[in-house]
Amino acid sequence: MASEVTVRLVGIAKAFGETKALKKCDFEACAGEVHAIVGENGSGKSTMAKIMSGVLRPDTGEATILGTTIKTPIDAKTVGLATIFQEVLVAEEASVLDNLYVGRDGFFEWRKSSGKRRAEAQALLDRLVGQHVDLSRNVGDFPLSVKQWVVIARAILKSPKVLILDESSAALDLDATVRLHDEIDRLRKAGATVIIVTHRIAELVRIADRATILRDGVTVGVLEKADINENNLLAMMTPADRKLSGAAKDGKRKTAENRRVVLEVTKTIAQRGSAPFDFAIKEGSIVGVAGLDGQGQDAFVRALARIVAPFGGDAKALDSGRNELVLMGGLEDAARLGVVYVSGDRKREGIFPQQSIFENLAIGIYKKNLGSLGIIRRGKLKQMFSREVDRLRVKIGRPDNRITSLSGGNQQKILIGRAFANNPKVIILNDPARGVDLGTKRDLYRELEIFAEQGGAVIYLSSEIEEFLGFADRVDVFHHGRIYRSLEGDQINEETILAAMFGRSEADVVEFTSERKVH
Ligand SMILES: Nc1ncnc2c1ncn2[C@@H]1O[C@H](COP(=O)(O)OP(=O)(O)OP(=O)(O)O)[C@@H](O)[C@H]1O
Repeated sequence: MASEVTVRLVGIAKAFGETKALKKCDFEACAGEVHAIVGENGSGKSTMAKIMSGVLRPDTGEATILGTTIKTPIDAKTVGLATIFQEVLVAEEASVLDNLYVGRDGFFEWRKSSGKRRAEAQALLDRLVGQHVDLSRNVGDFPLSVKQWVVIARAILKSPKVLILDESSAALDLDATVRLHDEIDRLRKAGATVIIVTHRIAELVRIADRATILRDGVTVGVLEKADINENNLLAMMTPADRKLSGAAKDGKRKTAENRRVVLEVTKTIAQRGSAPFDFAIKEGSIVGVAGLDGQGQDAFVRALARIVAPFGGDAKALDSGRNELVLMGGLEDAARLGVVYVSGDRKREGIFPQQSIFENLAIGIYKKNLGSLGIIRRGKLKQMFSREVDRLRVKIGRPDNRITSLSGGNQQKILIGRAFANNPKVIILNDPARGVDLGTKRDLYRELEIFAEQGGAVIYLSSEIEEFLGFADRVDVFHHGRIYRSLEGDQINEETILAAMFGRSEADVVEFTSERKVH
């Protein structure tokens, strides 16, 4: 590539105690390019981003940005690097405007008049959020999605020469992702280097000019734009001795005749003020749940799992012993009837941060493994633990380490393992593949297909349309708080799902559909 190299990592190694997060990492990115860093969960991507940002010092090797060696966060800031980390860090009690300019007390910052800074911030934030945001209101008054945009806007307002986005789109819905991509494009055209860490294949294909692949802390290669596709990425990311699941999502799953309904709700109201609707799922089915942000689908699946109280309607689940549907009141009923929930928002409603990896996986099945004197059969739990860790290829150190010592994606795998370990009948997953690597996503679809083949039922909410294709038997699309369309068979394609998400009929084509298509 002819442009100037702006970011260079040479021979980087970094260990945390016994864990060698990076062993031999080399990396180069240029001005005016979007460069992706790709690798399995725990392969060292965030560690790399932290070294570039000066947050971590490498044990060996050197990181230079625009010719300057980076040793501290101040070095990185001075050369014009901004990083958006996964955590949403905002001061809830301060105004949006103050949050956008927090930490910007350098002399040059204040040369701009406050009027100009406000106007700049207003234009950017309105563009990102997709609607007008009152900058004088406290950040705490806004939903999480706006807080996330504040964090992103804060970095962009610095007009960075190098911008690092570490999984910043993981929680964004489709509409929001398109707006973020437009902004990334603007920066690239202005000559900035944009480095993205992502597991979203559609995102990589759409916006990355090049991709560097990490495997187990070692740089294994760089792909040019034309070669960035799922197969190439998987082949490079995955160690040769590890077998990937066969063609997952082949859509050929057979389902038994005379299947029983395992979960149903009638006259349910997903969002205050919206119309009631019914929902049912049978044994052996995989039902996808889709919708743009805030259309009620998230509240719906959480209410279905009894994580929150529903606004209306009764839920019934199959009691296998009695072979009839019985009322499912609260969480305890759900657990007894084998209805389990996996959240993609692991920090808010998933992990127990003070507990070990082992306890986080085994929680919930302790009771089932009590011996005659109430003593936990630890041997049995250990067996289950090893089985789930192997099955989902979780990269762990010692099982009694705290769960927070794991990389983000590996924490998510522990939550998925916990759901399977409970021997459920119905698994409700709320965007479970957030931050999970490509290979594991495939394995997860395969495991869920096997679960359905054996008679289980799967309800799978995703913010990525690609996840449903060749996988779900039905996709219920939410719009304005209710199921707007239930799509089956050939209707499960990108265009039709997208049209329904925008509240349009099948015949309508959504404007940016062709642009978003995976090439
Ligand atoms: N502060 C830390 N203490 C101990 N181990 C750590 C720490 N930070 C990272 N690690 C370990 O280093 C390895 C690399 O982690 P890193 O977060 O860089 O991976 P990643 O590729 O970003 O993963 P993911 O895709 O899941 O976010 C992992 O095994 C992780 O458990």
